[in-house]
Amino acid sequence: MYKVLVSDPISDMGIQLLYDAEDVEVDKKTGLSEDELVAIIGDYDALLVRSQTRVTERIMGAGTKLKVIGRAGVGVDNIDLEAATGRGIVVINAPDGNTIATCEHTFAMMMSVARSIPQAYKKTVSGEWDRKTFVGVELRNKVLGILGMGRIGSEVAKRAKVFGMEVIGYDPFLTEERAEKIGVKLGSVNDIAAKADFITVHTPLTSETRHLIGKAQFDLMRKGIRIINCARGGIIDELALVDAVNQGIVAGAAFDVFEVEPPQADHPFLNNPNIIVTPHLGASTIEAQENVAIDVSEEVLHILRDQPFKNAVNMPPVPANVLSKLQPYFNLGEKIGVILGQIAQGAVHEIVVSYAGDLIDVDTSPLTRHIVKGIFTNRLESINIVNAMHLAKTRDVNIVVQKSSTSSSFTNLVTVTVKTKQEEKTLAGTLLAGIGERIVLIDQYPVDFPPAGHLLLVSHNDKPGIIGRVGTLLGNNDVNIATMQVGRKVIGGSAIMVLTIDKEAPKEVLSALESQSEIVNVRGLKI
Ligand SMILES: NC(=O)c1ccc[n+]([C@@H]2O[C@H](COP(=O)([O-])OP(=O)(O)OC[C@H]3O[C@@H](n4cnc5c(N)ncnc54)[C@H](O)[C@@H]3O)[C@@H](O)[C@H]2O)c1
Ligand SMILES: O=C(O)[C@H](O)COP(=O)(O)O
Repeated sequence: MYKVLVSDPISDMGIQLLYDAEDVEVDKKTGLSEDELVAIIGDYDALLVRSQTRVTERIMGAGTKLKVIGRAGVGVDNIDLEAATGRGIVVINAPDGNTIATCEHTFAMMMSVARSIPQAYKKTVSGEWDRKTFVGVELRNKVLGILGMGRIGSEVAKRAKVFGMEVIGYDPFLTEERAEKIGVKLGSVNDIAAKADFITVHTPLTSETRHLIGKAQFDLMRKGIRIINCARGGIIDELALVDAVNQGIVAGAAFDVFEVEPPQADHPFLNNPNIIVTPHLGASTIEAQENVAIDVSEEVLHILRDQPFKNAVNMPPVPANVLSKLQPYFNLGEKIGVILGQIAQGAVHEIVVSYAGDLIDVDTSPLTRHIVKGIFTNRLESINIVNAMHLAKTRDVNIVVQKSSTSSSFTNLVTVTVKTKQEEKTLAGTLLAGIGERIVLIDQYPVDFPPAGHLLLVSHNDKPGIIGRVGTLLGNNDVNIATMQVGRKVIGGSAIMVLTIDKEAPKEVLSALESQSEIVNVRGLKI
């Protein structure tokens, strides 16, 4: 039974999938402190959060069973991603479900700040009928600058066009073609600062976007500009904004997010008549909350059940077409790795992976992750496909990936060489239609066996009688041989024998085999 802890208010309707799953038990405990979470997290396989719970390294350290952290929303700045990756915990988010809600909230804020709706409401309900103070501005024919033209920024741009606004966008990853397609001109941050009547930000908060708009930009702005932030506190320098409002450069600002949430009672936004605020409500619609909770529940189930998933934040995304092509090879790659990890003696310093045939046209990095995971499976505790590359890197293992278009006798071939100080070991495997996984090369020896169960690899000199001696010795020790393969390059030269056996051969049996004349070494493997 998998245990899932929901530590923020997440839509019950959205996580119904988890409540309904027979192999999942859900606990909802919101508003816990870090200490309280540390005390209980050890029981859970998955943690579901929104933006309130700060998922720290300490919490993850105590979460010894934790396999996945699901963020029902976009921003993952409340989760220590590096710590999660290091511990092999998958972090997933729900990037699409709240796009429209946040875009619509941005528009609500833009219109509210254009027409002073919250201020007018406040006066009206207090009994004042003031029709002079609140003369607003129209959006039509105004210039809207959008910083961050991703999902939300693009939706805001579309709506702004319908309102008759001219849109200038800034996003280092936005191509001119795409900008043209959505009818947006491209400009730099400073261009936008100088030309815009309204600016809205829709980037994540990163070291590059922190204070993307600060004093230098406010100094460039035209008097009467209006500023909206429904992305993350800190993208706009809060103190510089207050100064710009007080100097009359900024006529109004609308903020849904703060550098520190919730803001202190004396925060300068809270008593400024030209700054309107909401308490991080961008994603707070019934629809968005259901969407993100459904998305995240589906992904959590996939991860807990070892099924493919798509929205991992701490792993590169794998497009569906690439996943469908590579997935059949994941097991093969991992088994090649597991065998190599057991036969290569010493500390690994380089792994060379070569892909040939069908595999050269796709991004094979997800498969490489499975191979690296396999190699270190019996060497490093809690390695998985999330932290495999990270752990290899922290151990100074150089990973080289090659692709070869030269035709071999196989339609696909994965060849892996593991290099240690002592030796180099190579294994190649393929997927044969209708047959399945086969190992077809060990070092320079052609072989053909399925990578499964207990194996014995016997390196020996190709001399008459050896196969019989090995068979007799194993038989005398009650080790039954299921299949046997011999690979050699030349008659009488060095050779390899691969035996699949029904149970693990005891150590004494391996030593007895190794002491036989013409046998160089014997390795027992479990796959
Ligand atoms: N207020 C809320 O409740 C709420 C709800 C949803 C999302 N958000 C915030 O909104 C942000 C945007 O969400 P999204 O779904 O559109 O994300 P997204 O990833 O689709 O878009 C972010 C865009 O920012 C761009 N970007 C990154 N660095 C940049 C930089 N230095 N300068 C300019 N652009 C840069 C990226 O290229 C990307 O196109 C999220 O990061 C999240 O923090 C807030
Ligand atoms: O990044 C997000 O998805 C938004 O900031 C929403 O956060 P919330 O789930 O805490 O409302």
